[in-house]
This record gives sequence, C-alpha cells and structure tokens, in this order.
Amino acid sequence: MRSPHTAKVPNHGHGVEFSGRSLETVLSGRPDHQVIISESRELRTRHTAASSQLSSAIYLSLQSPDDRTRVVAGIPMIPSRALSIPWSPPCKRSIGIVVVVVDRPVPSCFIPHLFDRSLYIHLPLYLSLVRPGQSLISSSLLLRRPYTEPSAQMADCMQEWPEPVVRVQALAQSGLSSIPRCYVKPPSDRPMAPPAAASAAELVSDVSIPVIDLGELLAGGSNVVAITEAVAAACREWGFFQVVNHGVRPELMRAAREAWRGFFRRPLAEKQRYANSPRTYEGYGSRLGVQKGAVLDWGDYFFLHLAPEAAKSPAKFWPANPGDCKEVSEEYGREVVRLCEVVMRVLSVSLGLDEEHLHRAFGGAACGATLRANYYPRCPQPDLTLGLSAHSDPGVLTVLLADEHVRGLQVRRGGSGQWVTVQPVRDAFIVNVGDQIQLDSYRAVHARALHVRARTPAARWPNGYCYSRRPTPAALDAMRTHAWAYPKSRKHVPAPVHGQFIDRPSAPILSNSIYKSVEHRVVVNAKEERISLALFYNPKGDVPISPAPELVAAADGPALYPPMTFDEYRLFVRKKGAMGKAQIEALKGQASSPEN
Ligand SMILES: O=C(O)CCC(=O)C(=O)O
Ligand SMILES: [Fe+2]
Repeated sequence: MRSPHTAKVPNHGHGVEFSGRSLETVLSGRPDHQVIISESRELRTRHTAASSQLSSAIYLSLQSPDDRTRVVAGIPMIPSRALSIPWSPPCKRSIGIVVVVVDRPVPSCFIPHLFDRSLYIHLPLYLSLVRPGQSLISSSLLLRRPYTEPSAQMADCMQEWPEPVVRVQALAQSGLSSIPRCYVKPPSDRPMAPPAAASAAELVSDVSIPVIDLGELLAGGSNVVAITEAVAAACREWGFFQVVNHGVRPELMRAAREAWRGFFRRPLAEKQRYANSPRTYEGYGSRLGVQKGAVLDWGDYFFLHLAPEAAKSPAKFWPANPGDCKEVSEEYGREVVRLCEVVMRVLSVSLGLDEEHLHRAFGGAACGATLRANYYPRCPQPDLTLGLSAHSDPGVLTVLLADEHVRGLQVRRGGSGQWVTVQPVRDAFIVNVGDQIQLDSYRAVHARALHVRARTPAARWPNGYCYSRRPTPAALDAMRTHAWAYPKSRKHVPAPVHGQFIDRPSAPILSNSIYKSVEHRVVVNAKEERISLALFYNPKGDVPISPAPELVAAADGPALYPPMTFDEYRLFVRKKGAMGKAQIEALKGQASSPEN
C-alpha cells in the first residue's frame, strides 16, 4: 500500500496533467487519504473504439490507509445525457473527489445529474471540470465547495425561463398576421400540409392508428386474448392506439376537457397568477425546455402532478376558476390512472409476464401521474410552426384526451418517417408508449444478451465484458450506453433495489424492437383553437429501474446497467424541451451532444 500523501498520477492520455503537488493540495484536508487518479485501460479502449460522441473519461480511486474506504469511480462523459455513477457502498463513509474531464463545455447545472443522489447525501463531494490540456488543480478549477445540495444546484439553472415568457394565446388574440420569428421552425420541421388545408376527403383517407375496444376485457369476457394481441400489435406497429369502452365515463371526460377550456378562457391576468417556472413546471406555461434562443412552439399549457398523493401539486397551483377544475381533474386523473393500470396488465400479459409485473416494476401504487392541459391557439401561419414539436413522451404511458372537433396530433409512422394525422374517435382515448417502456426493454434485452453471450469465450470489450468477437450493432449500442466503469469484482455489483424490471433471468423479456416510444407532434391551424389533456403515467420517481442483479451476476462479469431513476431522466428532458427522440437516442450514445 502506498503511503498517504502520495499519488500515482499518470497523464491520462488526453493532455490533462495532474501534478503531485496539486493533488497534495487537494488532499491537505484529508491527510489520511490518498488519491490515485489513473487512466483505465477499459476506458481508453472504449474511447478509441467508440464514436467521437464519447468524450474523455477518468478513473479515480480514493483510498484510506486501512484500505477499507475505497472508492472507485469511472466516469464516461457524454455531456448530453444524465448518468448515475455506480458507486460502491463503502464509499458512503469516505470522502469523494470526483474529477470529470470534458472535452466540451458542460454547464455546471448539469453536474448534479451525473451522480447518484446518494452521493449528495453521503459525501462531501468535490468536483472539478477540466478541459484537456488544462492542469487540474493549479488552475483552481477544483470547486472547493461540497456538492451537498443537488436541488439547489438544479435550481440555479432551472429557476427562471431564459427569456421573458410570452403567452401564445395573447399573441394570437392580438390579431397579428404573421408569427414572430422565434416560432418559425426550420423548413425540415415544418408541417408539410397544415390540417386546415386538408380536405374532408384527405381526412377520411388518412391511415390511422388502431382503435381497440376494451369492453370485453373489462367485463371479463371471452375475447381477452384477442384484445391483448390487438394491444400488443398496436404497440409493436405504431406505439399508439385509441381505446374505446375503456371504463372512463364520457361525461367525466367531457367535464375535464371543458374545465380546462374554461381555464384558458379566463382573463390573461388571472392565468398569469399560475405562471410556472422550469423548476417544477407546475402551473401555466408557454414553453418546454430552458434553452436560450430555442425555437418555440405555438401553444400554452397547464401542468400538474396528480399522483402519488405525496407528489400531488399543492392547492396554490390549481386554478380557482372554473370552480370545479380541481375536483373534476382529480377524479379524471384517478379514472385514467386506473385505465393505465389495465393497459399495463395487458402489456405484461402480452409479454408472457405475470399481469402485475410491469406495474410492480415501475413502482406499484407509488407510480406517478401528471396532467398537461395543452392549449393551441389559432395561428396565422400554421405552415411555419408547430403546436408541439416532435417528441416522445418520457414516462411509461400517455393517455390523451384529444379535442373532439379539431385534429392536430400527428404520429411518425415506423421507418417511413411519414407523419400520420390521428383522427380521434368520439369518447376514445389515444394511448401511447413512453420512453420508459423502451428504455427498460432496452436494458432488459441487453442484459439477456449479456447473459447468453458471456458464455462465449470472446474478445474483450470495454469494461471487461465478454462479447462474441463481433458484437451486434445492438450490443454495441448497449456498450456505448452503459459502459460503466464498474469495478470488476462481483462484490461491487449494486445491491438489489426495489422495482427491478426483470425478476428472474428466465423471465420472458421485452425486446428493444417490440415496444418503442414513438415520435409525435402537433400541428396547428388558422381557423380553430385546439385543446387536449395528456395524462402521463410515470414510474415512481426515485426507483432505479435496471435489470435484476441476478441477471447481471449470471453474466459472470461486472454490472452493465447503471440504475437511472425517472426523476433523473425527466429532469434531463425538461431542460431540453421537445427534441424528437434525441433524448432517448442520447442515452444510447447515438445522438449528437447538445447541451443538457
Ligand atoms: O395535443 C396533443 O394532441 C398531443 C400532446 C402531447 O403529445 C403531449 O402533451 O405530450
Ligand atoms: Fe406527447
């Protein structure tokens, strides 16, 4: 064992110098610890092998003289994604110094998302952002304050909108004949044919998402297998479907829609009382994402947390007018959540799992639900903008109550990239699969792949995983996504956590190619305003969702998949705003790396 105060600090290969003197400065408050910063072979290999989207990473270990409080962290940096660092339990009693080497600027507000929340609780964590070529300590880049307050860190950059908020409704009502530049989409993102221009004939001939009658399923009829297969097929082929006879009373649906229509008809000054901030998004909003200079959408919204009880938006966020808005929305929320649970059961069964499997995996009774009432005013130039840019929904499922008169939702159809306008059926809900289903299926399927492949003696791939000599493209994606520098020893495989997606290695698993969240967007029109209510059914916010430890252990290698909580993912999405499927793609290590 090395003596305290010494540090073995090789140049890590990207031009970053760590001088021994500087490290002693770092350690001056902790003479009983030593820092070893070393380049990991795996990371270097990975850096070479993977795409240029991966930036630098560093391996850091911190040891106490008795060798008991050893911390090892490898940090692959992809600035555009939220990461959790696998952190072995003993570190919770030790000091942490984490060095993040980046080769592009990363806003400091991003840093909290890099780390497992437990770090803030247990560690006085010091961070440094270093660009290649810069010296670590002498340039005083080390942040000397402990990172103990992630929420405050977050608040720094999520406190206010980056530009003064303009209500789209107010703009529309001002009678302008052309839309301000900040709403004009680049040509590639514009709707080709605004729905206002579409003739009735075109509407009828639209290919449409499947419509599924849940009546018999809810009544326990004999047609359950066929209904289950219809839902599964719709999820496979479209990621979207409509449901009728879904068990939610049509009167309640109409009351909820009218309550929110009523809210948006209130005077602007009254609505402004509920103006939201990017911190929680609760309240009256007019943009998604905090990117300064972003092209905005032609729509306003009202966002609320409905469930679980503990996360419910406090009374101050609820509109006082219309007087029944809160009561109706709450009842509506409860009913739609029940419907989500039914769909989850159907999806579980369609995968050969026990019917409560998905519900349990996403947090059971503690699953979350949020409501966004979307309001799209009339638009003088609907061909230049969108009511809601292309995006996929971050949660598990979305249940949308669309406007009964005005179309606007478009769904991206499979490989063709064609946008298909949804024709809402009366009293139906539009249901779509969210990113969590895709993410979990993604992790699950690759855990399975690992399980199988680990038995093949093979080339060593970054992080020490054994794959067959030619990893499949999907396996490569998985490695880029989840190539965590877990310590190699089994004992560092994270402890089991509640909410595992797969509960046994032999369980049938979701497949990446089966259920995918699908991109959708909203087009606006010159003649009519449009309203929709989107209920997002989400996993419990803090449950790390990852494959079962048994599965990882069975692979005879280190854990491949870091847990990521929904809260972490959602924050990431909230900061970016709608950006097609780039968020989820970023998690696969495939996207370009925009600021988070
Ligand atoms: O308004 C719509 O039709 C779709 C809304 C939507 O996609 C959303 O709120 O995420
Ligand atoms: Fe959506």
